[in-house]
Amino acid sequence: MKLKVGLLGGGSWGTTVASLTAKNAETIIWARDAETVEEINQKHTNEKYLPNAKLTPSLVASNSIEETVKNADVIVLGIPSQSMRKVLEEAKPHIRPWVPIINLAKGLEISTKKRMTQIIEEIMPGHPAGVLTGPNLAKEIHFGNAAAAVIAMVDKTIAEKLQSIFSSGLFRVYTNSDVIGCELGGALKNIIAIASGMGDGANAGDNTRAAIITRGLAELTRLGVAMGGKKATFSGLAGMGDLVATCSSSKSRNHHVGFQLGRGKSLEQIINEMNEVAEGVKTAKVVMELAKEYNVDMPISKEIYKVLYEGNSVNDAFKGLLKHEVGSEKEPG
Ligand SMILES: NC(=O)C1=CN([C@@H]2O[C@H](COP(=O)(O)OP(=O)(O)OC[C@H]3O[C@@H](n4cnc5c(N)ncnc54)[C@H](OP(=O)(O)O)[C@@H]3O)[C@@H](O)[C@H]2O)C=CC1
Ligand SMILES: O=C(CO)COP(=O)(O)O
Repeated sequence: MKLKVGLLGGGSWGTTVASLTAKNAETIIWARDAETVEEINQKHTNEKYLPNAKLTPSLVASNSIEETVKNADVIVLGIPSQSMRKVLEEAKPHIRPWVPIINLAKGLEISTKKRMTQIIEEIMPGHPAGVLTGPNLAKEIHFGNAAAAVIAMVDKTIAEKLQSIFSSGLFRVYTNSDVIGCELGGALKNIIAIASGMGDGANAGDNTRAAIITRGLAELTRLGVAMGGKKATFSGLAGMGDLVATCSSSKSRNHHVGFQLGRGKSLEQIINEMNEVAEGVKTAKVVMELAKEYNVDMPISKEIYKVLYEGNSVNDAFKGLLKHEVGSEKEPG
């Protein structure tokens, strides 16, 4: 018997993942926008978020959270991080007991500093919670480019069952039991992607980008390990893999935010001109608090925070980084 997937969130990644799972399982996607629902059902497209992409024809869209989740064997959450709690609370009364709940979002909740699977565990205790993450730019996956991802869950048996729901010939899904590390890798790399985009926008050059990626990996690993993630996870798809993809791609929204900052636009203007989420902008706030709480040095994230929220210029950020004490590559700093 085919498993049933209920996916909440009709943006670029939610729609992409729903289109993938629809190949392997009966899938219903919930979008709050009635026109998007109509378009997915009638034309098998979602032009607002995935221009020119054809979705799997068997994918069904719904305007009703209840209809989407009530018969689902697995729930997938493709809602931006700051709205995840609200949507999950709305879905809660309709979700069947003990079904696994998988997060797709790459961010941390500002008010609580929690990861998304922590929010799932808080609202839906007893439900196995996991995350699907990795270097997965939605707009590439849709056009048939090969990619690899990780499904991270504490329970390996459940992760292995779900692996086949998300996988296709061109989308290879590995399992990992380090939920904390995988989830933090995805959230923390977005700030580094803003930094990399900023360098690209300011024509800082390829060497600068490589330094940002490498030292960015060092600082996100420091915080990730302090918070309970496994060091090796940050060298894998959920860490280095995702960092390289987003830091070097103009398809990344976080890179785009940084790029436009590097070109001299204000954050307000950039956000007003975007119709998609760039999670790193909000995650930067949380990460500054976490860095302090865990006493971890995060020089790149700190400079990005100052550009986003304290009125520093892009030049200030680069000067700040150049002034940062140079230690041994193996040690903090
Ligand atoms: N795009 C990508 O390549 C990837 C994205 N991710 C992560 O996936 C998560 C979702 O991103 P993505 O799909 O790209 O985002 P998009 O910006 O493309 O779309 C956001 C979606 O969320 C909906 N939404 C926003 N706020 C609410 C709310 N309060 N209640 C219900 N629905 C809401 C929007 O609905 P509406 O249209 O009505 O505003 C839209 O459908 C993010 O955390 C992102 O980091 C992870 C991997 C890859
Ligand atoms: O996480 C992503 C790719 O893995 C998507 O990155 P952006 O949110 O920056 O587009």
